[in-house]
Amino acid sequence: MAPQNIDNLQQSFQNAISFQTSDSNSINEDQVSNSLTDSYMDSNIFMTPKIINKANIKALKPFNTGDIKILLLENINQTAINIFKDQGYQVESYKSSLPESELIEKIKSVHAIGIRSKTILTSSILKYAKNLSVIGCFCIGTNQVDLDFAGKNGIAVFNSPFSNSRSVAELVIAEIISLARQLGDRSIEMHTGTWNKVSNKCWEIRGKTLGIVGYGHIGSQLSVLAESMGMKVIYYDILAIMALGTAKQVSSLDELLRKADFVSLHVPATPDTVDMISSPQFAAMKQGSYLINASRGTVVNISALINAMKVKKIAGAALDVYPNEPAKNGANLFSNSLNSWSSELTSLRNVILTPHIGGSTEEAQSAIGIEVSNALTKYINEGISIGAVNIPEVSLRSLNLDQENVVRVLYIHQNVPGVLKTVNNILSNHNIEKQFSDSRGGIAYLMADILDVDAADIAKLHELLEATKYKISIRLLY
Ligand SMILES: NC(=O)c1ccc[n+]([C@@H]2O[C@H](COP(=O)([O-])OP(=O)(O)OC[C@H]3O[C@@H](n4cnc5c(N)ncnc54)[C@H](O)[C@@H]3O)[C@@H](O)[C@H]2O)c1
Ligand SMILES: O=C(O)[C@H](O)COP(=O)(O)O
Repeated sequence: MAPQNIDNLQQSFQNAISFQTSDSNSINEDQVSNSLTDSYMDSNIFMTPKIINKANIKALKPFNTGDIKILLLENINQTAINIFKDQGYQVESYKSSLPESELIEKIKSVHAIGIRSKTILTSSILKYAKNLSVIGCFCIGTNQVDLDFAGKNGIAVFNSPFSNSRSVAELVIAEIISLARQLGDRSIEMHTGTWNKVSNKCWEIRGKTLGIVGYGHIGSQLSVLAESMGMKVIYYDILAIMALGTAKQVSSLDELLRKADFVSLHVPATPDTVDMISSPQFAAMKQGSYLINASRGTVVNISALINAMKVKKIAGAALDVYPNEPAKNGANLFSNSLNSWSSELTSLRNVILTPHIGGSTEEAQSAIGIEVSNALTKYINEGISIGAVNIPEVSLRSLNLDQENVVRVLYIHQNVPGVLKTVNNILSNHNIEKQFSDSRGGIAYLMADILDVDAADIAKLHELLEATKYKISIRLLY
């Protein structure tokens, strides 16, 4: 059969059917304004018209990707924008995060959102995200998202677990040397016209002990780099982790603090790591040692750091992260509404302050852009959730478009007994070509490709699945 001409195809797409399937059980719609006008916006069933010509089918997406709206905040890299645009998605992108009211307005209509560490997606914002299928954290940290609420509402969350690890480790190496040589102070003095050539309390790092708290992706990279410059490395982690090089794991934070000349923090933001380094820990540290925090601002108690530096227990500190960080460039970290301790901190000698730039290199941002946008695209187009941090990781080989009347069912549900039986009863009128199901805590995810489904069956299938008791969200791709 000759290929169908492009005009016909476009006309076919315009005729695509969309269903209203918003999840009224899980999102409080009373609090959501009803301003959406585009019927596609309420659709979580993606349909293409039936296209008979298989030569064309192969070149097509499983639904009209032009309907997908993606909001990108915080200057997400162009690599991601290009990948999304190549898919035909509608992309709206901003250099900074958005004020809460604006974010709420925008999040109501989008199917996917991309953020970095500044955009806080709490349940009180996500409850407005009626059409949201997926969140991409274009960074390592996911603590800025209410992962539990997102999962319970069928919103998958992805991140980039290691694409900026090397950049952070390199920054920390620079900071270790800068603190040891008081480079920040010397540079400030020169900028203000003062020549101050000193060697007093300036050190080589060779032979000094680096204590790494959190020996994950970043901590272990740092370990290798530090050893290559002649440092001894010890580390503390809640897990038993294989040492790289000649590094040694110690059994307690206290032991690490007592032994290290430089302490560098690389733990995630969790309830356990809040104020992990405070007055008792500074008391345990070696006289004249140094602290570096490029993890999360909640990990160090800044008032305690200020006190420890004032009494000269700590000889210097480098901070890249803060308890409250401004939402955009140009804002003042030191406004009282953000951080009350600022003037005291800035008046201290040998303190390096950077604006959360650990992962901010061209290499890291471009790699993160590619990695996370590809994960989101696979999830949107095929339902594949490999790499998701809050829902089960489920995958099937690509939808077999050589098969006629094939539909991929993406069914996220509460993880309670009997659901699979109910769903498979519904699917059992068709030939289930392949199926995969997994659970993660209270959430389960079933993916099935079923054959011999004609157009009328699809609407019925959707209606039956929609009526199941423990459903969280459904998407049908074909
Ligand atoms: N400054 C930046 O720009 C920047 C960039 C990337 C990552 N980060 C932050 O750095 C941190 C570490 O990132 P990562 O990729 O190495 O994470 P990771 O998950 O690979 O490693 C974290 C390690 O910390 C350990 N850990 C967790 N809780 C602990 C505790 N209470 N005590 C001791 N160890 C504990 C874990 O077992 C793990 O080995 C994260 O907070 C991340 O958000 C900051
Ligand atoms: O979690 C991360 O990867 C870092 O904190 C970097 O965050 P950013 O992308 O907002 O710079």
